[in-house]
Amino acid sequence: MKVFSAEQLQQADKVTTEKHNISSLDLMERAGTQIFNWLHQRMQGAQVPVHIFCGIGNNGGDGLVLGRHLIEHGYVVHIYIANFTDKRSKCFLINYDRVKEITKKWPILMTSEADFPEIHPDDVIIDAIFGIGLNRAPEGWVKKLIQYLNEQKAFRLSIDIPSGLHANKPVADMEAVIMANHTLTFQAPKLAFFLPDSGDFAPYFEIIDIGLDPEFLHNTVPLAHLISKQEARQFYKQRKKYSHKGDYGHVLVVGGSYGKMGAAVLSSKAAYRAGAGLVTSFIPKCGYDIIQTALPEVMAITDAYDHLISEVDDIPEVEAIAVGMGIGTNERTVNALKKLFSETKASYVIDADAINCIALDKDLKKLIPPQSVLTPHPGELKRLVGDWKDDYDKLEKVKEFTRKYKCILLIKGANSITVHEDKLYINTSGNPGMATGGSGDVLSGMIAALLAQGYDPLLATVFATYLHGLAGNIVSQSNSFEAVMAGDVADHIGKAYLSLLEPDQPVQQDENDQK
Ligand SMILES: NC(=O)C1=CN([C@@H]2O[C@H](COP(=O)(O)OP(=O)(O)OC[C@H]3O[C@@H](n4cnc5c(N)ncnc54)[C@H](OP(=O)(O)O)[C@@H]3O)[C@@H](O)[C@H]2O)[C@@H](O)CC1
Ligand SMILES: Nc1ncnc2c1ncn2[C@@H]1O[C@H](COP(=O)(O)OP(=O)(O)O)[C@@H](O)[C@H]1O
Ligand SMILES: [K+]
Repeated sequence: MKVFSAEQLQQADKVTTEKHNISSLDLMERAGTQIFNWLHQRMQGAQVPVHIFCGIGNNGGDGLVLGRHLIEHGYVVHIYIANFTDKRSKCFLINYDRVKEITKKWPILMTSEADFPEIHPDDVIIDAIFGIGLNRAPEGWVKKLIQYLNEQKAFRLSIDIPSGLHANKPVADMEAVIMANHTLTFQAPKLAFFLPDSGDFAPYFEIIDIGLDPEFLHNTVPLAHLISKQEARQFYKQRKKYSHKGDYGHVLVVGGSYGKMGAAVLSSKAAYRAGAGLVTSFIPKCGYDIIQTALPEVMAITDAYDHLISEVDDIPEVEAIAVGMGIGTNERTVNALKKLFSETKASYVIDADAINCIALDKDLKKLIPPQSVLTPHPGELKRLVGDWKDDYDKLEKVKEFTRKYKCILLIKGANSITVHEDKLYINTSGNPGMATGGSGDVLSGMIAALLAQGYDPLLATVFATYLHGLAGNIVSQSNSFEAVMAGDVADHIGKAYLSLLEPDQPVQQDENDQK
């Protein structure tokens, strides 16, 4: 699914009205009606007061359309207009009059804090104050209104976007954004929903298709691609009946140091579970018994040193190398990486301490093999590209880094984002249970396994990240978030593949339809 910018969506609105010969008013009617249908289906006529807070732009217009339909269907509706300027949009004004035509209870014009209504915890709040037309931080009593609504226990449903949030720009004032319980967003999700600074304002959202011109949406290069099961499924390459282990590639895991052998174990295990034909671990001497005992399927080669990696030597020819998990940043290890990068051709996944080594040593940075996949967590990323002002600045810095070093970089987190030059792929699987030691090690092994199986680096990163999150979701469903451990995630990669490929459940018919 594509994630468009506010400007692209405004353009899509324009193209749709011109090409399909419908007016903006019709489009607003369509949008407001769909929001009504959503709410009506859930409320089923319940006489719970619905408080609709409208701005004076088109987002407010959507709120007015919703209000009109709710009134016509006998709901208890209170409409408030946050009357912060006289510059009301045309479609807003027409819908304002339409509300007045059907009820004697006209919308309440709010001009100050004194107008804030009392709201019961069981009531419903509709937030239609600002949409994607927000162009500065809300101030004065409008900011106070947002804060007042956030203090209420009532359910907050935002139309299109929580008011105060920009679709694809940094939040101007964190204290002037609606904390939506749910957001019904038009046509496409907004980038702000997936970034750490702003994602909490829109933790749950649904997309309302308002029929914007499909050709325009198809031909427009989006800000980002959202990766859900539907997309991930298409990446999967089926195995051939007469294949053998040589067809699925050989992964070399270069990892571990004294006290951190688990990192190499987890990564190696995940590489096998994700389908690599062969896995060899290159480890310090102290790890030999550990890895051979933990994973009999894995071949082991040891360094000359006991506690750390000093030279990656005598290794077989491999398709993919995952390097860095638990290796530390000793100078000898930095030198080992320099030699490895310059002398051994393979597809690389560069993780954890290998990233820290690169951040420490400029010469090593220059040796990053082209098309490598780097998988930093936020701390490692900061060391690598420097600190950032906000999420958007971070994305720009990472894009620049991938251009300069011709690589792919995965920004790990709640919605991990794969970055390659100007392309962004936002992952949707995974859960907070995965914020646990070693889960990144599992991911590096998975990416390497897909590389070894012939997936190209970008696809391997995007696909492995989705599968990794899906495995984590499967574990957490039977285990709670708290109890998820990285080893469990590796053990459920198989279930993730099965879940990915199983047909979607047919939509349950409504009980009434079956009678
Ligand atoms: N176009 C279509 O066909 C469809 C559009 N749809 C809907 O339209 C929404 C976008 O509508 P929109 O462009 O009118 O902008 P919106 O978000 O309502 O607010 C802008 C108004 O607020 C003002 N303003 C801005 N920031 C401010 C601030 N901090 N503090 C105070 N004022 C501020 C700004 O005024 P100004 O900057 O001129 O002072 C302007 O008047 C979109 O999200 C979706 O819900 C759907 O109906 C589908 C069909
Ligand atoms: N809140 C979260 N929601 C979803 N996934 C998460 C969350 N926190 C962490 N993860 C995932 O868990 C993994 C953690 O990686 P990392 O921090 O490198 O772990 P480690 O270094 O312990 O192996 C990443 O893939 C990340 O995307
Ligand atoms: K809104």
